[in-house]
Amino acid sequence: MNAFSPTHTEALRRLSAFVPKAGRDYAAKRNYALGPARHAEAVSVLSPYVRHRLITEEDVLTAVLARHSSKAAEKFIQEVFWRTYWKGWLEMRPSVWTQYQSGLWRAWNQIQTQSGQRNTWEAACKGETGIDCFDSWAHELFQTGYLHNHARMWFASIWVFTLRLPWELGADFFMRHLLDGDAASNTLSWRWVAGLQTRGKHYIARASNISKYTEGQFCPAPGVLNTSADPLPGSEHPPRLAPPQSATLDPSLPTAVLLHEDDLNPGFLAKLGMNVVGAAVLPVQTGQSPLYLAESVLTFRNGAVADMAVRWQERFGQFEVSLPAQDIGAWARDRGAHQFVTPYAPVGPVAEALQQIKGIPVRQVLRDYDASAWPHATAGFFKFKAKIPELLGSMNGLKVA
Ligand SMILES: Cc1cc2nc3c(=O)[nH]c(=O)nc-3n(C[C@H](O)[C@H](O)[C@H](O)COP(=O)(O)OP(=O)(O)OC[C@H]3O[C@@H](n4cnc5c(N)ncnc54)[C@H](O)[C@@H]3O)c2cc1C
Repeated sequence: MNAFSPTHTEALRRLSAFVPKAGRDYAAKRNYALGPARHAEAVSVLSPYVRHRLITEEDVLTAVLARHSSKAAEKFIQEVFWRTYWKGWLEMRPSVWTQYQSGLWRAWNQIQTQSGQRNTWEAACKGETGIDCFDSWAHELFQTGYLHNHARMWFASIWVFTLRLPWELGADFFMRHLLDGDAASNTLSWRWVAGLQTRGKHYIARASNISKYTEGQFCPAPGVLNTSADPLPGSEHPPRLAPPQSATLDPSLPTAVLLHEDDLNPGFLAKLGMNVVGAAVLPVQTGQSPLYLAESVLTFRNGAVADMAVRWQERFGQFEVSLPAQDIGAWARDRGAHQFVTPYAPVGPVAEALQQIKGIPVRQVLRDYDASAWPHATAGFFKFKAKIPELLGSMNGLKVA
């Protein structure tokens, strides 16, 4: 696999290379995890770009549906909507994110005092457990910042049920090393593997499944994997809140545009006809873990922010990129701005950082795509999936066959 270059141009290159394979090829091959050199034969490898919206879900769906019917590309379309579903689900139950964060700190404190668990955790994080497949995926993650979906499922399952480590430490390990690390997709997928998301249903990694979908590259010996574990016990889901609304704003007010890593594509803001007096970038967030983000993740995010700031400067003026978050409000007021306008930041570290900006209102604008889809994440994906044709139909410029 080529290294992930953090540019819009690279995102488009990958998208156009993948589009011909997004139909029946994807449906047939998407479960095979054949190692970094072969991922792009079967899956799009677009997630780091979609995660930061160097390209959007709509861009991807539009390109795929220009080439395939919605029936032929059904599997791929559904996977893109998994991302949308997780986002909407967490938006309406934000305490699941805060519970994850407190669980993470609890688990972190626990391994300081329990040396047995600490040793297992260190071995898992270094890829030195002695379980070949697991160790290989840990190394692939360090080296590339990416793992195939099936490898993520097996890895998380082995972490939770064979190594018996707290799931929150595994989710944190992924968040520190994945270029696509995302509060909703990551937290909720780990919960799903552990049996906390679909209550009582967990994902057990089995040697036969690993062997089949790695084409024999790995086949854990009998007894290596714990295949008889019960789902983790957990509490009921919190009550569902109302879905978020886009800010109402007066575009004639002097406005500073604020770009952030959760949505680096401010083209939709340009259509609001704002009176722009300045533009700035929120620094990449680094404080969501007890440990450091991998250097490769920081490099990718900072590179992506820089690339998109240059790309949009013709429209919004030069972006101020070197301000610490606590100085951003004062900077905007000095520019004469009465408000910040920014793409909506979903539940996660950026949303938390936006709340820290003082002295100037921050108006978060929701994309139509998110506003139409998220409210449907009321229950499981099965129910959400039934809305996909309607959601595709409401997307601009799409002809759905
Ligand atoms: C334990 C675990 C942790 C995960 N953590 C993350 C994460 O932090 N960030 C993240 O973006 N995805 C996460 N995923 C989901 C999924 O594994 C990745 O999105 C996918 O592997 C990305 O590869 P791709 O771009 O080649 O996907 P493709 O198969 O080509 O799919 C296209 C796009 O659809 C979306 N997508 C596909 N599968 C899923 C899925 N199961 N859930 C949500 N979105 C999906 C992604 O945006 C992806 O780029 C996780 C899955 C598991 C099991």
